[in-house]
Amino acid sequence: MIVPAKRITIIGMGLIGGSLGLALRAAQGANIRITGVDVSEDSLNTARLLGAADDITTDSKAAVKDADIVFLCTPVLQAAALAKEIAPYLKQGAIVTDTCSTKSYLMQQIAFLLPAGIHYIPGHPMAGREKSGIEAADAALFDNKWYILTPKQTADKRAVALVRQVINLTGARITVMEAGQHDVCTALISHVPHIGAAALVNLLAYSEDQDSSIKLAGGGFRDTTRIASSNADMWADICMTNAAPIVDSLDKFNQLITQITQAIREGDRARVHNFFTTAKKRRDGLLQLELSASEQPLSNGH
Ligand SMILES: NC(=O)C1=CN([C@@H]2O[C@H](COP(=O)(O)OP(=O)(O)OC[C@H]3O[C@@H](n4cnc5c(N)ncnc54)[C@H](O)[C@@H]3O)[C@@H](O)[C@H]2O)C=CC1
Ligand SMILES: O=C(O)C(=O)Cc1ccc(O)cc1
Repeated sequence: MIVPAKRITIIGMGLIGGSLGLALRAAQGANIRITGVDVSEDSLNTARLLGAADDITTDSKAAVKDADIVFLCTPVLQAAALAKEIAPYLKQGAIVTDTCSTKSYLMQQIAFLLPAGIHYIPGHPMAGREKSGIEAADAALFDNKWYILTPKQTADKRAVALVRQVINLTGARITVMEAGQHDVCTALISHVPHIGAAALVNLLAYSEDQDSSIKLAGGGFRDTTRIASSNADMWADICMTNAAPIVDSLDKFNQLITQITQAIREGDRARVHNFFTTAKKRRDGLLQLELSASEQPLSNGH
């Protein structure tokens, strides 16, 4: 399908921005013109070499002047600052969207920045990896993954439809959610697991025999800590912009850790056994759900 958005500007040509550029290019060929923006000239040169952007520049203001759609693909706090910077340079009818991992904060920040006639349609691909930068970009990153949109109820319907059309080109599955619900869900299934993985790795610092511990670390340690290799800049911003849902989930996580600590300390095998049985049942059930999820819509019907 040929989309009516001809000029797309991607600000932040890293893992997500680069993957988006590659996916759109693969789907649309020469029908669209992609302008890539980044603070890193090396990243921009690589982006053009890979085919993720036609034009490249470090000047975000100039890059958005003719854009039909602008994707903000930087860490959250940078995206908020960029929205402010580019606002006066956007053309009438332009759409601003983003790929950031937290939504309520950005919506509050951006709501009053954009002039009338310019539409903000927030987005978040539930696709990624622990590597960052354009070198890790992949045209198939979004394939069959959820891509969440959190537009306000009052958002322009044609703008939402156009963003959907463009996202569809990446092979992602689109779902629409309220921003607060998005932030609570992602705190539980993404943000707290990333904090947990980082904590497990940092736990090694307490080891009296670090070298042997690291040497012995097997598949289990690798599996549970892969995402601890993620970008610190990005994760610091996520924690700063989704604090209440993250703290709420962390409090509950701490309760669970306290409970299992007590049970082990007291030698209560039945309680310890129950802790693992409950988790195994849930996890095995999740795998079953995942198998059928590719056929099922989310509970909100999207
Ligand atoms: N890494 C992941 O797995 C996922 C990340 N996200 C979100 O997408 C966004 C981008 O993440 P990644 O692509 O992983 O990060 P990344 O670190 O790979 O890329 C970010 C790019 O933005 C550039 N940048 C930073 N500040 C800038 C500025 N002021 N102006 C222009 N360029 C600037 C950086 O130089 C870098 O090339 C983040 O908000 C993140 O929360 C969403 C889904 C998955
Ligand atoms: O590497 C992984 O498995 C991830 O979970 C990547 C990821 C990171 C941040 C997001 O907002 C969404 C996905």
